[in-house]
Amino acid sequence: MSAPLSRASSYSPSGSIELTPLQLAAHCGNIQEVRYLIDSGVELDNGPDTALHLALRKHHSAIALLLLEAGANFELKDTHEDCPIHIACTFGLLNVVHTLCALGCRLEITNSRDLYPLHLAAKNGHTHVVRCLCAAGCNLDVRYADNIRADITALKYGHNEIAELLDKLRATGQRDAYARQLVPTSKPYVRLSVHVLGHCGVGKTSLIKSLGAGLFSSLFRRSGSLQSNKSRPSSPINSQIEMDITSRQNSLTFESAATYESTKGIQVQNLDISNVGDVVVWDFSGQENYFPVYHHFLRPSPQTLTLVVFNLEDSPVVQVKQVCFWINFIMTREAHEWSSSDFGQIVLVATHVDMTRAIKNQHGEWVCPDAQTTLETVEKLIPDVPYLHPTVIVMDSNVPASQPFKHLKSMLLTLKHDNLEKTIGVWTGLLDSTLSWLIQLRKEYEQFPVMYKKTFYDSIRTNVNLLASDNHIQELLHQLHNMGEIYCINRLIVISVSWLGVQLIGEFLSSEFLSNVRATGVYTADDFQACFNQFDALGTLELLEALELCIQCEVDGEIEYEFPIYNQTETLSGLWDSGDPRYRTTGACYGGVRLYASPNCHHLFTSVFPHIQIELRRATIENFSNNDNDTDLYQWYHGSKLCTITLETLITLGEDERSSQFIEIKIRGPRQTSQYCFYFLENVIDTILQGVAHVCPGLVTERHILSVQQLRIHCKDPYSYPSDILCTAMLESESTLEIALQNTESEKFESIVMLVLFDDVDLVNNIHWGCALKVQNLSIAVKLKLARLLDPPESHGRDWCLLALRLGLEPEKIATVESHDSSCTMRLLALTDCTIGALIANLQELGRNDASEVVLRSAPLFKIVDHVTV
Ligand SMILES: Nc1nc2c(ncn2[C@@H]2O[C@H](COP(=O)(O)OP(=O)(O)OP(=O)(O)O)[C@@H](O)[C@H]2O)c(=O)[nH]1
Repeated sequence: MSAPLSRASSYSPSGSIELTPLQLAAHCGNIQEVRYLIDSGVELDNGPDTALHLALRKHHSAIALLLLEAGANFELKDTHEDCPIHIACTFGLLNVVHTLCALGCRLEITNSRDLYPLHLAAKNGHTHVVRCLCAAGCNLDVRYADNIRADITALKYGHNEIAELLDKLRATGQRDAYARQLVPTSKPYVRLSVHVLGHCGVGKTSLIKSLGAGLFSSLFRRSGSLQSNKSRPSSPINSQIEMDITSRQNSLTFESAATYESTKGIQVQNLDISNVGDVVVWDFSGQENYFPVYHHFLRPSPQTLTLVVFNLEDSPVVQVKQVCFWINFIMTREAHEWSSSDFGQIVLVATHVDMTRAIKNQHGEWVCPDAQTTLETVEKLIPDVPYLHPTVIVMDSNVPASQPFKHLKSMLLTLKHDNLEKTIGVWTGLLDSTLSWLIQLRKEYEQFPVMYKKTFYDSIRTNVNLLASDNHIQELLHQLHNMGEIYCINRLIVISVSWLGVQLIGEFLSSEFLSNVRATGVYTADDFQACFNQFDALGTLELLEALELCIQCEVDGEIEYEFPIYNQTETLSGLWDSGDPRYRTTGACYGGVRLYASPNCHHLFTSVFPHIQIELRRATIENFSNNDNDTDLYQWYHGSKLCTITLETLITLGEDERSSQFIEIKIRGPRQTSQYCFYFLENVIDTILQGVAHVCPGLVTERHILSVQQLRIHCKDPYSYPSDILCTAMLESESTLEIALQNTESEKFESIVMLVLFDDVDLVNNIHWGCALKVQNLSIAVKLKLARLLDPPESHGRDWCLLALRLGLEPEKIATVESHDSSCTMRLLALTDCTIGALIANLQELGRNDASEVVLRSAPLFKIVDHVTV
């Protein structure tokens, strides 16, 4: 804070009147000074040109708002006979006009030239201000000197849009109704969502049908279910033996059985559930080809109940693996900012109980300890799932009126009540009218229900409310998006979410579609139109691009669209030729890493890899080719190769002997390219991690280092040094540079300089080793994971609080960390000054090996000090 100006240092804009420090600070736009003076209790309204007038004349809106909030008088006239409203309308300072109107400022008041605020805004072409004045109830017919109304003034100065607006308001006589529509009401706005996820054929669609069935239709559903079942309950022993030989035993196959109609894409429907009301239900197909778009729809919300469905006919191992997959899938797709109030509950639902030997108790509930065992095993494997419901709902999904469905409905009712109060004051008449108008609009846009945001804004004003400001419409879009009525993405608005889920995603990612696309996955707009002539190619391509399913690239002056998701080109032989003379010489540089997901997080990279390929393409267009280096990118199914004149980088999706997926990045360059290789590899890894974070912001990744010796001799499956081994070695060693690790396959040792720095000791000056970095350098996903582990109170107190004490935080600071609505661990990690190494040591001493493991595995190995782009 700068020192307050003394009264002696006065200044006068007109040269005649001496200004007070507040007037001076307001005139000069010094907001800190203004705040300081207001807090010191200075007189606000010294005039005649008050601080408010002076700030407005210089367009310092933020200062004007500060003064208004502090209680400055807004009805005073200045030396030019202008009130603050006149100045704000002249300059189009919308926020100030809005605040003045909200404060009840007089609008029927003229300035020295007999102009009203409405005339001033009209004359200067400030349409938004005119709307605001009209919404605040100003008189549309006020006339100035020569009997001239504001619409005539607008015409005179060429602002036809304003003239038209004023004309329409007058002609329709709807002005007051429009204005009332913009005022928030006390009607609560709760539109619950249910997300239903699970493998193919587990019973998601059946469950949704039963949830929405009335009493009458439920009779038909039950008989339907009996017909659809091929077999009846078998003994547990039989079923175990049977299951051991079924294909479903391989837990993570995502194929659907041909005996029922599998959901295409994402079915979104509105159900009116008795006692609960409107619920938007999202049926996410269990077919794997659709997974790459699910992250767009799985953001956490307190109004969402997520059901993870599994089939009790599957073996316990399969059940656990499937449930773990889905829970990880959901959790890794959570948004960056974490707040406990963002989440609804996750509930496990076990179906096909009628096909087991389970029985019902006297309340009509199925007694099925196996289902609970699955939940307990999952809780052990993933101990940090926020809001996982402690019991499993066990059901025959085809029997609607049964106890499990009553249970589910009562959960929805509780969720609704939990949310009711939070939403008071959000619902508006504008929302009501827009909902009715949307029904009409969807009919008009039946073929392709997608609009540009700009068109939507204009249409809202033309068809719903002439007075809606940009802020009103922005808020409206947010509400409609959250309600599942529309879907906003980039500059597009999809006005039918069910069309988006079924017709677009369900069609363009379906197996039938994928079997007919071009193997290269590359189309021009004309090719695309010719192949899929039922769609408007340009509109569809723009939407698919917004969904990050394709990227535009220019090839020889022609625009092409690359769809990594369609690319079915096989890996070519010779991509990593061991005979290439450039990389055979002594001193040629080799290096590489494998990125793994955290343990128990299987099979998540398949749906992420096409997004990584899009990111690699984008980087090739924008970054990699910047420094006179032509960079070529070749992409095929689950692989990419990036080549500069000298370097080669191979990026592939693979799976190790433990069935854990990894993304492998190998790089090689001729001798004396160590620095180039080092920086290029880091750039590529950054790009890949950006692609991962785009889809899975909550995914914790581990960086394992490939054996350089084995890369050099083109060993088919080189050993990779696990990240926790590298980190432990760094923690235990006195000098990081002297670390040498043993390759457990070849039994040879490799130095850290060789593994990480391409054997170039000079590079040490350009990095800081990981354990010495401050904890703030941990990735957001790692911090989130730690928060989930350490936030819940622990029986021996070995949680964030004890950690804070161990890290030397003073009790007063600890008190500031404590909070009920956001994560204490996150705040502790932001406050503490400790290093990653110290954090690991303290967690270990605290006996929290679960948390220390997370850091050991996923802490950065090093950070580049002076990042030189190559
Ligand atoms: N006996 C019995 N059959 C069920 C149950 N739930 C679903 N089914 C049957 O299992 C088959 C598949 O059910 P769906 O509900 O379509 O499966 P889904 O999970 O939506 O599958 P995808 O759409 O492929 O993701 C259908 O024939 C259902 O009738 C259940 O609880 N008991």
